[in-house]
Formats: sequence, structure tokens, C-alpha cells
Amino acid sequence: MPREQLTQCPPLVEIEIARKCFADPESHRLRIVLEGLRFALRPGEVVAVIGPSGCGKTTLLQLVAGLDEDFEGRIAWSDARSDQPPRLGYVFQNPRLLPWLTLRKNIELVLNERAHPRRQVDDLLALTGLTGFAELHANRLSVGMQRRAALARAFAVQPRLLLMDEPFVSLDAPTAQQLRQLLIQIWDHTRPTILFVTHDLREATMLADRILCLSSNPARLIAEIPVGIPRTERLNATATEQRHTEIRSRFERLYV
Ligand SMILES: Nc1ncnc2c1ncn2[C@@H]1O[C@H](COP(=O)(O)OP(=O)(O)OP(=O)(O)O)[C@@H](O)[C@H]1O
Repeated sequence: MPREQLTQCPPLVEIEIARKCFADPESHRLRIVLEGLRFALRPGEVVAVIGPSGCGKTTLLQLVAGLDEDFEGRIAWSDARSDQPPRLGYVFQNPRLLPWLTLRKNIELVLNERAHPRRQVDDLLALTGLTGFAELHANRLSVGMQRRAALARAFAVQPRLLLMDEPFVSLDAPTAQQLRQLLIQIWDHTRPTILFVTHDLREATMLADRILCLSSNPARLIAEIPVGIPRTERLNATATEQRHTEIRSRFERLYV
């Protein structure tokens, strides 16, 4: 969807985190991790979160997912009848497959039993290039394959919101790039909203419509950078590289 249309859609969710604290493990004193964060996500929008190590990016995803409800503020979903999140997919930093189950079983686990898991799983395996590995146990898969499987599992629930925490970290550069391209392709099938954490500005430029930049602790939103590359140009390395260079110079000024 072109960006102009995106900004006209009502938000899927409005996020206001006045304050999120954790007790310091040694002194037990409360430490503010996130403060005064306010932003919205629109349907089909892809938004990257970038910030210094340890500033609270994973914590932010956990609050949005409803995995941690201990904060001051509100997460308001567009469906006003419910304060529950819509169907969520979550790709964790570590793929978190169950090693004693086959790849197929790992994906079937998240599916509704009344659905037709076999066909659905086969489609996802084909989409993620894992056909032929379905009956292997998860611990027999390479790290790259496990990350593909984590993407397949997240898309299996047909999420309206997909949260991803550094989904391609610790992969070699060609595999990571392959998976980014794969993500763009599978996003195109169902077009969920995506909020993802990354340390890689080039990755954020390639995938996101908008980049949210957080400060160090307590993390505040210090900039929101529109990327502005049309979806059809995402796989065009020249367009991405040029925009990355422009964004990087702004980024370097932000984090001096
Ligand atoms: N359950 C917890 N109890 C206490 N402190 C915590 C807890 N979880 C996270 N923290 C602290 O909150 C801060 C933010 O952690 P978080 O993992 O969200 O940062 P991050 O930006 O995702 O880090 P990284 O970029 O290194 O992955 C860190 O200082 C971390 O030690």
C-alpha cells in the first residue's frame, strides 16, 4: 500500500507507555527503562525499532504483545470491544523451536486443530523453502533453516500484527539477506502490520516504512524517520542503498 494511503488508515493499535520500570537485580531499586513512548501502528505498516543495546527494545515488544502488563500507560487496539491484542505472531531472537518435535509438528502446534494443518503447513514450508525438511527434528536444522521455520510458524497463525525481535541476527550476510527477501515476499501474501527490532540500519531501511529511534535508558522516542521506498522497490538494492546512505547521516547525528 502506498505510504500516503497508509497514513490515512485508522491505527491498528495506539501505544502509550508513560513509564516501564524494572527492579535492579542488585540494589532492588526501581529503574525506569521506557518513558514517554507514544506511537501508533497502522494496518499493513512495517515499522522498525532501533536503539542502543539494552535500552528496552525487547521490553517494548513484550508490552505490545501483552506478555508483560506491568507498566504505566495503555495499549489501545482498534477493535474497541476488546482490550486484547488481535492475532499476533512473534519471532523471538532465538527461534525457540522444540528440538524433540519435527519441523512440521513445530508449526502445527500453533494451528487451530479444526483447520487443515497438513495443507497449510505444506504451503508455508514451500513458501519458506523448507519443503523436504518437514519430518526432520528441529535440532537437525541449520540455524538459517530454524529462522525460516520461525518465520513459517509466525505466519501460520495469519497474524494481524507480527512482532519480530532481531529475527536475522547471527546469520551470515547472504543467508540474512535471503531471509529479508523471503519476509518481503511472504508479507505480500497477507500484509500484516509488522513491528520489528533491529540493530541494522540497512535492514531497517530495506524492510520498514518508518524507523523509530530510541534513546538510551530511560528509552524515549528521539526520532521517527520515514523510509519512503515503495514496496515494489524493496528488492532493488540500488534504491535501498541510496536511501540507507541518507538515513545513516541523520542517524549518526542522532547518536553522537
Ligand atoms: N525481567 C527483568 N528484570 C529486570 N531487568 C530487566 C528485565 N528484563 C530486562 N531488564 C533490563 O531492562 C533493560 C532493557 O532490556 P531489553 O532486553 O528490553 O533491552 P534491548 O534494547 O532489547 O537490549 P539488546 O539490544 O541488547 O537486545 C536492560 O537493562 C535489562 O537488563
